[in-house]
Amino acid sequence: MLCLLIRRARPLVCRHSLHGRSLATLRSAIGEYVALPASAADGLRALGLQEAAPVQAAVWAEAMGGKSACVHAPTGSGKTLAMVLPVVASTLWAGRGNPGRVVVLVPTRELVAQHETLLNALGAATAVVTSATLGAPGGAEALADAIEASAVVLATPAELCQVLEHRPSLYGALRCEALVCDELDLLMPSRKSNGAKVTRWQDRGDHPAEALARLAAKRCGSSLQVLAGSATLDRASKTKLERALKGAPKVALPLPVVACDAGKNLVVKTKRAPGRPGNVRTTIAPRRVSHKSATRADFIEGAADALSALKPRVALVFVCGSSKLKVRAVAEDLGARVLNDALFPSSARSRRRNYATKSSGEKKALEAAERATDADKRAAATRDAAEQLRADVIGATTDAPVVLVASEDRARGLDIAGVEAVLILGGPANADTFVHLSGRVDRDPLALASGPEPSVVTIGRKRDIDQVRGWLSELGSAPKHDASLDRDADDIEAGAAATPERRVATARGKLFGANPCHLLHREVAGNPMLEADMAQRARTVVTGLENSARHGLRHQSTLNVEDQVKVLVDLATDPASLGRHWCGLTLWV
Ligand SMILES: Nc1ncnc2c1ncn2[C@@H]1O[C@H](COP(=O)(O)OP(=O)(O)OP(=O)(O)O)[C@@H](O)[C@H]1O
Repeated sequence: MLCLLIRRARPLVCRHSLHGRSLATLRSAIGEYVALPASAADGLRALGLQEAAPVQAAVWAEAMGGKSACVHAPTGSGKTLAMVLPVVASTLWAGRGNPGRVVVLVPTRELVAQHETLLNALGAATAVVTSATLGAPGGAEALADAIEASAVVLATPAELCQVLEHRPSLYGALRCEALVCDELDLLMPSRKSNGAKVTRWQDRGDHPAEALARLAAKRCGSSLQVLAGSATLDRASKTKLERALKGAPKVALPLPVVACDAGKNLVVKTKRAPGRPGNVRTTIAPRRVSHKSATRADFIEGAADALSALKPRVALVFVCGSSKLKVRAVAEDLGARVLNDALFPSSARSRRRNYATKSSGEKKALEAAERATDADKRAAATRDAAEQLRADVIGATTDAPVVLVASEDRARGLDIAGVEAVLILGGPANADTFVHLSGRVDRDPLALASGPEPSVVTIGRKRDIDQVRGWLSELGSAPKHDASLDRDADDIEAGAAATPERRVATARGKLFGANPCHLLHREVAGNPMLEADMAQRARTVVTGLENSARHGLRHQSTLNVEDQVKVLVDLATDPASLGRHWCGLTLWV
């Protein structure tokens, strides 16, 4: 608590001022910036939101009067509240609470859940449109009714397009006055859509979010307020949004950008989305995070080592596509849980995929159980599981940690409090993905530089690590070297190069009939990259079991050619040695 008070008391270091106010005073009650109804203030307080984070104060100063803007700030800086509060204030609290006044578009179900919590706290009646609600009893019909009766529509774009197609009269009913696009670069990516054409509003190659923005611009009332944001905002997405908004009343184009830097203390207003230094186009991964790397051929072994070295209470393990690993297999090997199972009901497709691995008896039983459970019950079970996850995370200790495994595309917007370490297995798809993966830690926008440094560890092949290092140096932060984790190929080569005499001695020994077991012993003992227990295990393998040929010859320093061949064959075909090779641990041979 004391630590919390000290943290909160730290003044902001500022370089700019905002509307004549020093940024040092920005950290004050939310109600100072926004006139909150009492129930909304209570709702926010219940969520632990009382003071304005820098990005929130900056956005509210810009957008409270109904102006549009793009928000560009690091992950975990509080963009969600920054964008939602002004639109609710300028529409619903201003007394214009007609149905469909506010449309909030987000790309993932996880973000839907976060926005829903926030909107509920603010007391805004919300219709939620996602693949889960679309698949629930009543489907599109029930959702169309809910949209007509609610002031706010919170949706994933493709699903909202489907509901609009189902009931075309909604095109008229949706006279939206405010549009929020969270994670704009994912909603309107720079590449063209190759998905199905889902609405008649959607031109070929448009993404559903573009179609909906165009619809909002055409069908809005006398004014429209647009707030869009991302930690990895880029020009192409911003331009797409602006093109869709052309002609919308009271939307000044180009949209101004309210940006907040990685130190979370610099607030600036610019005209354009940031450029791209190299292939990195972001505001950046939080600065407090300590980045580490480990070059390991066996990702699971690397992850287990990292977990035992860091001892986090709560850890997220992200499996990248390049690792070719399956999320479920990784979770099983690490004794961890699959994140998706804990948060969302799995889709019918993924359930069928999971059944495919079972025996036919088990498969039939599971399918029968699924038929007997309706969608409502499944949703209730998922809510319970999410509650349970929250409780487990709160109760986690270093001895009983919570480790969750997910694929790299699940990182966007994921907000789990108290994550102390993120492990990335394999090379992330691109710099943006890396930023979002590492942004799952350090997610308290008011804790500027306090508390222990959270860790992000990338475990991959040399080329993956090199790429991550390149991104980090472009982002202005170098990965910290941690000798306990780093098994970098450079170091291995350097270690080997440092002992040329040993190499020559080994070659000479081979030529002059030295016992291969002894030579291997020496290699293991002289390898600086092997930890003590690993070296011990390796030595046991070298000596062999009692019934092996090499065990009987282990005391002879030189052998005749016949015995030499016998020992070499014995070593090469030893199951333990083969197993080690299979796992990729070839460091010592
Ligand atoms: N003013 C505040 N005071 C305390 N906590 C806050 C405040 N604003 C946001 N938070 C908390 O900070 C965390 C991160 O906020 P949020 O999800 O809005 O970040 P974000 O910038 O949208 O991140 P991302 O880019 O990863 O989606 C959340 O748990 C949220 O509840």
